[in-house]
Amino acid sequence: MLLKLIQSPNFLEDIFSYKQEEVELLQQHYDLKDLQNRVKKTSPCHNFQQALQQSERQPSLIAEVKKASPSRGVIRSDFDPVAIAQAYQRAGATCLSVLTDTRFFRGSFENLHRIRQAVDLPLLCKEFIIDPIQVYLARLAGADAVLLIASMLSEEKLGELLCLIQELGMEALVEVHNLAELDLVLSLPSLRLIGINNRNLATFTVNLTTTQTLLASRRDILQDRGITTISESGLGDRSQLDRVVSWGVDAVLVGEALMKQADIESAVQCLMTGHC
Ligand SMILES: O=P(O)(O)OC[C@@H](O)[C@@H](O)c1c[nH]c2ccccc12
Repeated sequence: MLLKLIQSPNFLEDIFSYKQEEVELLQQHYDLKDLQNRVKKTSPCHNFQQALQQSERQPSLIAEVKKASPSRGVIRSDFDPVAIAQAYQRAGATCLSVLTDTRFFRGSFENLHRIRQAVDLPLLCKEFIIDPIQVYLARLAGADAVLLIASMLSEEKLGELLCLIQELGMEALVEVHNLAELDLVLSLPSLRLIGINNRNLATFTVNLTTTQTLLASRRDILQDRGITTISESGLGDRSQLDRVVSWGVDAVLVGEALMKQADIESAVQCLMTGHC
């Protein structure tokens, strides 16, 4: 199955239609009113953006809990999500990103929920969000922020989901890959966090200069509006972090380079300090 996905020229379309089916099942399984009532009783979120802005690390680190991916297959077979999250916390990660998609990344909302009980860091729910029901489930599982991928959503849907996420006290990390997407998301007035994905989700090729080009094109407006910028994917050593910092990013999102290492804590130290 993984092979088929890698060869598919339309990975995002595959994901989108799969998520539509998944959302239909969720709608049959859960009562939206009940989810809304349960959300009202949850404790307040951690402030994801503030944590990224106030971190002493430069850049601040969103460390990802990721067992597998469509482009790499299984990245870590010895996968204990809670132990990994605790190791990230001990190593000084600023925030965590937790994959909840099961089909393509072998994650789960259950993992997010268990990690919420075990660590005190702000958590990003890494999901392909296309419908409000997923946002409620993310909040109930303990997410403080939720990913929205610009290329998967219409402008209208993006605005609607962003509003809902903020209404529920969470942040949206809105992910872009090119200038047209960046300009589109900049038209959303309440946007606070932008992720620039160095990986093209149609071809899986990674190019760090995606971050450089997009930041250089819209640096002033991003700064004026106090938007936090995050460089995502393909980052694996201190010299790469230095490059993206020199281009103006506030934070990095790193998964594979950390998940591949047996000792997670020393992998974070090595990445952040360059002393390996
Ligand atoms: O493992 P990497 O190359 O360090 O990448 C992490 C993260 O950026 C990547 O998992 C990611 C970025 N955007 C996504 C959207 C969906 C799923 C996964 C992702």
